Amino acid sequence: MTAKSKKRKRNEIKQEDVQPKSTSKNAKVKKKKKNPNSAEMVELYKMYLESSAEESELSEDAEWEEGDYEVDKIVDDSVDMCGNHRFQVAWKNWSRKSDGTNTTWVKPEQLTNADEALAEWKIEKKRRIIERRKRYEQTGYPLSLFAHGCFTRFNTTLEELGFGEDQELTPDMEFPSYLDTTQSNRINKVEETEPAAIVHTQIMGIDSNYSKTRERPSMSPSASVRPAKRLKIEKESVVETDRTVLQAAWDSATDQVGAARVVLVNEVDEELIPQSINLATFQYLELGPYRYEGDLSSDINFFAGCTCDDGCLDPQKCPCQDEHLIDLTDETKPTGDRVFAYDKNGKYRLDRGSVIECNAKCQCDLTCPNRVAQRPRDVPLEVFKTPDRGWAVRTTTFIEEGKVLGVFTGDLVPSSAGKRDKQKMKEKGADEFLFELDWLNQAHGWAVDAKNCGNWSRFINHSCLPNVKVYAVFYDSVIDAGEDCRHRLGFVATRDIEPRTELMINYTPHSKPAASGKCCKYGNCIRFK
Ligand SMILES: C[S@@+](CC[C@H](N)C(=O)[O-])C[C@H]1O[C@@H](n2cnc3c(N)ncnc32)[C@H](O)[C@@H]1O
Repeated sequence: MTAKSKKRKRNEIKQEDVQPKSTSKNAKVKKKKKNPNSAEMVELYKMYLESSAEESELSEDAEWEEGDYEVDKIVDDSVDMCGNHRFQVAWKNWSRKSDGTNTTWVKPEQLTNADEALAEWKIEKKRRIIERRKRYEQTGYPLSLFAHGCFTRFNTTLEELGFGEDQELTPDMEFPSYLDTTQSNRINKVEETEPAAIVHTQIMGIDSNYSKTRERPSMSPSASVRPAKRLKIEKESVVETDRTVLQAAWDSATDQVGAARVVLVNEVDEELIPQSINLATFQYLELGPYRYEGDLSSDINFFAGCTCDDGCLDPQKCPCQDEHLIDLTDETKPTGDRVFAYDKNGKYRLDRGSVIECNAKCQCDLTCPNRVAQRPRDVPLEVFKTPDRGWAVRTTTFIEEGKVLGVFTGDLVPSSAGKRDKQKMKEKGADEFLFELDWLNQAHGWAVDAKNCGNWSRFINHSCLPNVKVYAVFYDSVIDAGEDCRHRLGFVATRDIEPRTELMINYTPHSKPAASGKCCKYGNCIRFK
């Protein structure tokens, strides 16, 4: 880290930036006699995050004096349940007189000229994640449970709630109640004697109960900040609504395959569930294979299959890579070298087209680096109501460019170019959830309809400036690469995506934008917002 990058000018991070504004309201959070409602909970939580009680003491101490402040390092980061991202920064040559601590929580925009500190933090964060994984392996829980969602979700949620990542996971620990998908008559007891923050969430659309008591680091510049008053929540029973029923079904379906949770959220109006969903008949299908009424077995002989004894680490030896002959440094010059479609962290190389993943004909297992789209999704998502384009999908965690998010699922039906019932196709909205499988062959025979069966991806809206794209991926459901090709559709992030950002794809990636006005048929396409 250079001195220059570390130097922080007084006008870059001002005292009022790192310190919450003082209001008498913040300082006085009255103990509630009844359970707070959602809106009250949001307010209380915000107050907790921005409590100013101790900050006035800080000002009196005049602990931030005129002068430059240098970032020593970033020691933590966190996204609270309101979606606010903050970094915990350790400062050089500054500490609190009161307790000797030298960190404050700052917003990303306040961290200017801190590229090196940020880069170092990124590496450190990755190191912690790897360490955490090792710890979890030692708990005796199968790694698959961690890798495939359950623990990831647990930690992500802790992070989102601002609890940090220092929770030790032990086999006998109490699981948060939201991992229990029964969704009914939950009892959340909060001991009044517990010393730390208590957050109960039935807020911001998180439609399950989660109560947790534990010591936690301050979210405020003052290390001693604590919620002004603890909340006493004795008992809560969840009223069964269409939403809780649908949520329970989705939870059960995602849990069954070890995928991260998809939460239904509506902060816009009273609609409980998307009107396109028939509660009685809709089937949530996270991974597939595609649903099909008839008998359509796939032909495994379509695949080469591999016998790699090095865990498929060398693309030159893995015959599944036959199709992948490009030079990643210059796409126009195929070298004949084989390269994996994914890097060693499972990130899709965005200059790639379709992908053949290792499969049932191969000797490797799900940990193979060439099996990515077929793994259960580990990114927690929300299906949320928008004011102007129906329901949509957003992430609750940071997503890195190249991250594979999951696959499209639904009913396998004849394509519009195939034998699809022409009359049915004319019905209004008949193609609303339809994805044509025409990647390799325009005279294709199949499409996937997610109207009555599907997953989170059926809610992805269109944008001419998308942050996600679709690629064809082969690992099952294939007869051949011609008319009977029934490949899978993988979703991949085409850039880094911040938490609470809507995920969007371009429905017609190969067509040119309209000359003027709207770029597509969707009036609310974000390109012109
Ligand atoms: C696959 S669905 C997406 C989920 C849908 N919004 C819902 O509420 O179920 C496709 C439909 O969403 C709507 N849609 C998608 N992108 C849109 C956009 N950018 N603006 C407005 N409506 C959009 C259109 O009605 C489209 O037919």
